Order: sequence, then structure tokens, then C-alpha cells
Amino acid sequence: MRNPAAPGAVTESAELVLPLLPPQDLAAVASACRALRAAVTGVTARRAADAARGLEPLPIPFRNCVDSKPYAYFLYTPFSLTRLAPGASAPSAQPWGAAWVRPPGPTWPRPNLDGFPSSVCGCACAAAECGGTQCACSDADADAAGPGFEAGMGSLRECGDGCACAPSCRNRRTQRGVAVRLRVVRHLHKGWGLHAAEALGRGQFVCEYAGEFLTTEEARRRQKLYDELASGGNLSPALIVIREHLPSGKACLRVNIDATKVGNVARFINHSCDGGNLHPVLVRSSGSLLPRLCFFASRDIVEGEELTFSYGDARVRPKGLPCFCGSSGCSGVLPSEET
Ligand SMILES: C[S@@+](CC[C@H](N)C(=O)[O-])C[C@H]1O[C@@H](n2cnc3c(N)ncnc32)[C@H](O)[C@@H]1O
Repeated sequence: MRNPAAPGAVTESAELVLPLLPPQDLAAVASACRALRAAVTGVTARRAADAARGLEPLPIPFRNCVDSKPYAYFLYTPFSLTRLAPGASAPSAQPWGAAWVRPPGPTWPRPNLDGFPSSVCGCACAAAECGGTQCACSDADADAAGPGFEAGMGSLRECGDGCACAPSCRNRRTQRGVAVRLRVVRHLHKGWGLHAAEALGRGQFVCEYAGEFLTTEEARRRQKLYDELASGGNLSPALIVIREHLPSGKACLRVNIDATKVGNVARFINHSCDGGNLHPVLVRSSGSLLPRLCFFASRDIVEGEELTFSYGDARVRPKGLPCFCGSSGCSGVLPSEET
């Protein structure tokens, strides 16, 4: 039997425990001995190499030429999670940076988001036929021209849990994770930002905004807390409120998604006052009540370009944080969420 005090045993045990620790605890462990410092360095390098921790089809690395932060710490989910029960809390730990290699592709099970009996609606097509005129989930406008790039929020219908088709169906283009090359880059004034690591074509699907679906009551409670922490420079909140309006202007649907603690790479998308190069689209899948927020390239994007969208109108709450989007029409103020 191996002597548990031997350096090899220390490293082996560390490999199991260290990936579960947040950065402050990792730093404390690193100061204990040389073997642990080496193990922590390995975990840190592997975290910096993939923000998505193997849960997306491609790795999404961090790049920082500005300061010494190697990565941003949060829990990753490729799909939104429902936390609609009052007081329900997110998972508190998730291994990240382990030496063992995860098989490629999303392995976090995609939940039936709202418990809606999914067999109630959907199509019965064979995979290759979906999206055509015979398909119950077809979205004729989107089939012809993509989800549309008029100002404001677009909309799109896709096959979903209620359909007979396979995950490879062509009418599930937003359901296969982040399939374009991206990286997370550190900025001097904006914190981290999401960048294209390859050229993207207009209309190409980039990513979903995944996080925790919240009740409005919980969203208001968290926003208050985040506003306090953000004003002290201690947090970059990623809580988004989506409102759909009737032609009368009245809001008819409100969805709150918080990617601050649990989210995917969309939590790194910064604001641009000129609307940016991403088009937000509400995607409805057959068999699911809750729509998902997805981002498509609103124009051709070159490799290295930062991906941005408009968080809203800064005039609604003019006392926001300073905006550093750099666009010619920058209002100077970052629009803040009105929950
Ligand atoms: C959804 S997060 C975006 C990712 C964030 N930069 C990070 O480091 O995690 C939103 C936060 O990013 C920062 N941010 C986004 N756009 C910005 C901009 N145009 N100018 C300055 N800060 C910005 C603000 O701190 C904002 O609260």
C-alpha cells in the first residue's frame, strides 16, 4: 500500500480535490508545499485553457495580456437551469481543471426546462424533413432568411422535446452548444469579453445565454445585491431580463436569466452602445413553455473581433457605471438592468 505521506500520494489526492476549489482556496493550498504548488499550477493552466470545462463541443480559452488573472471563476452550464422554487439554490461546486480528460461535447444533461408535458406538441417528421412546409415546427420566415436582423429582439421556432426528430435535426440549430471558435479576452476597463477566434458569417448561430431562470421576485432580490457589489467594483453581474411586448407596448412575457454564478460563455458578452455585432433572438422549442435567448452574428465578423450586443437604453437609468464600448455613438453610461 502507498504511504499516504509520500509526495506521489499527495499529488494524487490533490488531483481529486483541487478541481473542486475556488481560486482563493487554491491559492491557500499552493502555499502549503512545493508538490501542492505544482498541482495548483496544473489546475490553473487547465482552467485557463477552457472556460467551458469540456462541456461544449470546442474549448473556449482565456487570454489575458492586461493583468495577472488567469481565468474567471463560475459554474458552467451549457443549458439554462430552472431555479423557480423560492429559496432554491444553485449547485455550489463543480470540478474544473482536473488532469483527467472529459469526452468532448456537452455531458450536462439537458433538462426539460419547465416540466411541461412535452408529448403535447411537436412534429413527427424524420430528421431530414424538419423545418419544411410539412413540419409542425416550421418557421417559414426563418427557414427562408434566418432569424431576421431588424432592430430589437428576433424570434425563431425550433423542434424540441415534444418532437420525434433526433438532436441532429436541422431545425435545432441552437441546441448543440457552442460550435464556433471563441475566446475570452481580458480588457483594461471592461473586465473579460467574448471574442471570435475564427471568422463568423452573418446569420451564424454563436451561443445561447444560459444561466438560472429566476422568478421576478428572486431577480429583484439578486439585482439589488449585485448593484451594491458592482458599484464597489467587486462583481460583474450577468442578470438579464427579457421582455416581450404586445403591439400596445404592454409587456406580455418576462424572462429573467442569471448567469452570474452559474452560466455559459455568454456571461462574458459586453455591451456596445451601437448595438454591437450580435443579434438577440428568442427561440421557442416545441414542447417547452420557456423561450431561450440565443445570439446570432448580425453581420460578418472577423477573427479576433469582440462580440457585443446592446444591453438596453442607458437613458432609462442614467446613473449607471461608465461605458467603455468605444463606439462612436457611446452614451458614456452602461445601461443597467431595471428589474
Ligand atoms: C455580463 S457581464 C460581461 C462580462 C464582464 N466584463 C466580466 O468580466 O465578467 C456585464 C459587466 O461587464 C462590464 N461591462 C460590460 N460592457 C461594458 C462596457 N461597454 N463598458 C464597461 N464595462 C462593461 C460591466 O462591469 C458589466 O456589469
